[in-house]
Amino acid sequence: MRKIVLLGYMGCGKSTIAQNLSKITKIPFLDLDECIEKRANLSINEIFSQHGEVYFRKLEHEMFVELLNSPENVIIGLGGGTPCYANNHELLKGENVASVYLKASIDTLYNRLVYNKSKRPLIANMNEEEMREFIAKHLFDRSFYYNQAQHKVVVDGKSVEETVQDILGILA
Ligand SMILES: Nc1ncnc2c1ncn2[C@@H]1O[C@H](COP(=O)(O)OP(=O)(O)OP(=O)(O)O)[C@@H](O)[C@H]1O
Ligand SMILES: O=C(O)C1=C[C@@H](O)[C@@H](O)[C@H](O)C1
Ligand SMILES: [Mg+2]
Repeated sequence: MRKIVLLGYMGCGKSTIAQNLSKITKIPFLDLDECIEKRANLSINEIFSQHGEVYFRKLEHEMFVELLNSPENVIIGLGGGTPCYANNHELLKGENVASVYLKASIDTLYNRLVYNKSKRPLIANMNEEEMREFIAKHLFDRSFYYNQAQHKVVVDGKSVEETVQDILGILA
């Protein structure tokens, strides 16, 4: 069964876009971060603080494989780091997978994340200047993995609806 996988940096809009795409296509949406939280019965912040990032990455990989192997058609919104660990980027190329990188610029990401960082443990304790520099370097490091996606949609300056239409065009 077909899996539509949305990926990209924190704040690029994976969860927001996937929800809207799901409404239009009637294909159910699963957010990988939410699935992990339910399975662990802990928030992402709690998993990081109580068990550490390595443990989180292990859960993340296991849950991603489980969702890809499920028998239903589903839209999967990945976590920001999912493609960058445990060879998860190889899973973006699977036969029944349509993977879409939501590509956002540093400015777009910074503007979206600056007032919205508390639930994102990697940036929660940074000031504004540290955050901009972190995003720039981190995005550079991660781009190799994001670019393994089968498709790419630039989201800068686009409304949620416009990005959803771009994805529908790719999937048609
Ligand atoms: N055009 C847009 N497209 C998508 N999101 C937008 C747009 N404009 C503003 N936003 C806002 O940007 C934020 C995007 O966050 P969202 O949680 O969807 O990103 P994410 O990629 O799932 O992040 P994370 O990896 O941390 O889960 C939301 O608060 C959303 O309302
Ligand atoms: O970019 C990342 O590494 C992360 C993004 C979030 O979606 C969560 O998966 C977690 O906060 C880690
Ligand atoms: Mg999300």
